[in-house]
Amino acid sequence: MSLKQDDNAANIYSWTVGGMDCANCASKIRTALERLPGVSDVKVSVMSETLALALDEGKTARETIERMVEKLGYKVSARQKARADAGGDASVGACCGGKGRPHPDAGSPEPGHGIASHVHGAGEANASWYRTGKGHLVILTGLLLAAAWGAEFFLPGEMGMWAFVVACLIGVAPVARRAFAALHVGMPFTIEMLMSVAASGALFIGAAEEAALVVFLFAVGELLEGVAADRARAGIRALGDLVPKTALIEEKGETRKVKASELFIGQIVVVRPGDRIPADGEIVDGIAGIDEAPVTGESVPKSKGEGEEVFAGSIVTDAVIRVRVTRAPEDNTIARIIRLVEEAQEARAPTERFIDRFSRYYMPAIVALAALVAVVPPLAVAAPWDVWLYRALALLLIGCPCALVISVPASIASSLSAGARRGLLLKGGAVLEAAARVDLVALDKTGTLTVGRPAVTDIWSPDGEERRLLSLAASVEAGSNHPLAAAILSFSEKLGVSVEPASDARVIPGRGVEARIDGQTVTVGSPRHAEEQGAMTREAWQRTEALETQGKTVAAVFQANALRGLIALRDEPREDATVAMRELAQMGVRSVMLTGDNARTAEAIARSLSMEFRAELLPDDKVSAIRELTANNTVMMIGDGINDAPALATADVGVAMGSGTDVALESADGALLRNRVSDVGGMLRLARATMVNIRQNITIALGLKAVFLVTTVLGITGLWIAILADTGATVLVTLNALRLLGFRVER
Ligand SMILES: Nc1ncnc2c1ncn2[C@@H]1O[C@H](COP(=O)(O)OP(=O)(O)OP(=O)(O)O)[C@@H](O)[C@H]1O
Ligand SMILES: [Zn+2]
Repeated sequence: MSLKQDDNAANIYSWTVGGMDCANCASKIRTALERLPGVSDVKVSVMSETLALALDEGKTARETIERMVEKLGYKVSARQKARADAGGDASVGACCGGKGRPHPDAGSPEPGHGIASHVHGAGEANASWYRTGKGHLVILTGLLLAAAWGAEFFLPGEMGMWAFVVACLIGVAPVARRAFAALHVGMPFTIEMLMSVAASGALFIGAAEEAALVVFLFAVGELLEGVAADRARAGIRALGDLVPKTALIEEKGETRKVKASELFIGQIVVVRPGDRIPADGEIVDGIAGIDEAPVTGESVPKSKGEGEEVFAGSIVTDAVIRVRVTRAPEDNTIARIIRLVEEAQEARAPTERFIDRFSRYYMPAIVALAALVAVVPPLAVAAPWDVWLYRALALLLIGCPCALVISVPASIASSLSAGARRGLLLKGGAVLEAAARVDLVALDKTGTLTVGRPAVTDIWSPDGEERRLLSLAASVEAGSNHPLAAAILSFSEKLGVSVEPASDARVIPGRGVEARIDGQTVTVGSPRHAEEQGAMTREAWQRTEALETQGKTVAAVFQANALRGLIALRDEPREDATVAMRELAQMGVRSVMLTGDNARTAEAIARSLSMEFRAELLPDDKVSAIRELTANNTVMMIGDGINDAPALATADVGVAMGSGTDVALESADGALLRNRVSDVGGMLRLARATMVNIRQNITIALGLKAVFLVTTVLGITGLWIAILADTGATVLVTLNALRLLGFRVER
């Protein structure tokens, strides 16, 4: 990643930029700014309409940056204060560099900027088309063209022709100004330049009417591109609109309306039925159905009551609740999701980088071709100059790579926001591309394939003292937060077994726990561990095997090398696990269960789900298992993101599963927020659909260009068809990408 923090004088600044509608515009701005002294790490995002860069103000002033962007034809306004930490943003992205790092924005001094600036600072996104600069140009060139047609009709002879010349010159002036601004910063090949040359060339050979028409169509095309780009952005912006702008707080028995962006931790807000919750918090009063679809994509309302966690943006369906705010507006779950999606859109996909490189040669190549077309036939075979000059000018208009350049980012942006709205988060184009190639999914057992809440099913003590056994086990497990520990504790509580105080509790990773009770060390752990400590008997093994074959996990309780008994627990597979694994199989994807549990238990569960398994893995073994699997497959690993962080990082795509604060969103390449295994298939289908969409887009863009390249050289189509083909392709590509917004997770 490019940005190093060796340049201490540089601060990160960012702006909102209006009027960009294709990646071509973005690269124009990037190229221009990168040439300025003291400027580095320029990031321009068409989708979020932002510009960010590291700037040493001793070398270049902020105003210079703004003036430069305006000269190129875009609107610019400062977005947020300088941030001293320049390192973080560079880590966002696809590659492993950024994993596990907290986002530097957490604790930003500006409340709610993440959401607010996108909803309100949206350039011209919400303005009506005729009020934008592009709208003005369309109206102006349209009126001029109509006037010229009128003039041609009523005025005698040559004068009608001159009306078109005037219309064309006035219409092309603003375009030419942008072309020269770009030329000035060393970019001769821009669509504006091609346009200006083509229009003035057409005037030169006497095709004034067509020149005026081309200028008008160019303006219309730019407008349409802008509208299409706004539609693509709306998908992401809609997420931000899910958090209400105001909140009701209670003070001295009275309710008062305040801005949701100004809520602070500890405040109590009142939420009435039908309203959206304004902040992440904890219910302190009331029970209500909560529809969390806006945040997690899960549309079945959950009943939640006192002490339970709720997310900003969720809808309270049926009763009044009071919620204590537990997170500041700028780091609530939905704000984090939006931030992730935005950052994801800036992480460039490999295909996108390839297209960028390609289009860098494409435009000059077409210009060279146009030059040849203009000169070679007349010189070689004495063909008429005006015919070939005309064809060359039309060719110039085909040299605009707009549609091609936007083909990949438009699909990716649509796909990422479609996913985010359904609880499928993916952090960028590179992740999407990798996810589309996945042919093996590795899943953690506990909590991912199973419910994660094991329950005690059998107890055996060789001397018949079951209650004593349970009491010992519970005392030791009090020092562990393993799911098995929770199960043993709640079971003994249910039976009213006394729990003795234990000391020096110690977790033995992947094996069990031990603690001192009455001066003696007692261990609860896997039978294998008990065996290694010399505490297993023949009879205990026979019982263990029988229980494990039923898919139960056995915990052995022993003191020194004397076995005190066995406790069997069973963790049920999730309801949707069978369906989920079947869907993966149908998609031609292998599924492998990874577990620290013993092989017999693992086999019993894996068989019921018809999947492969690898068992008795210590925490490090999971990482090596993934590494082994990645040798021959593209592997997606699904885990909870907290215990499995290293394995997630090792897989080609690491996806955390869970909802809200219990998912480590930041540590994985993606997340399944609905907390359903069946969404794994949905995520893979979304990724595959995106790649298909990208391929369609590239085909549309290149295909149309190829067709009109040929028809132009052959003289079948002329200037105005060429410009129509260009903008038409851009609009088609964008519309095609927008189809992804309607993606369906359920089949
Ligand atoms: N607190 C505990 N009490 C009893 N047994 C334990 C405890 N912690 C670990 N074990 C034993 O060690 C084995 C491996 O534990 P580990 O935590 O690595 O895997 P797991 O979380 O149970 O399963 P998975 O890898 O599928 O999530 C468990 O199956 C269990 O037999
Ligand atoms: Zn463009």
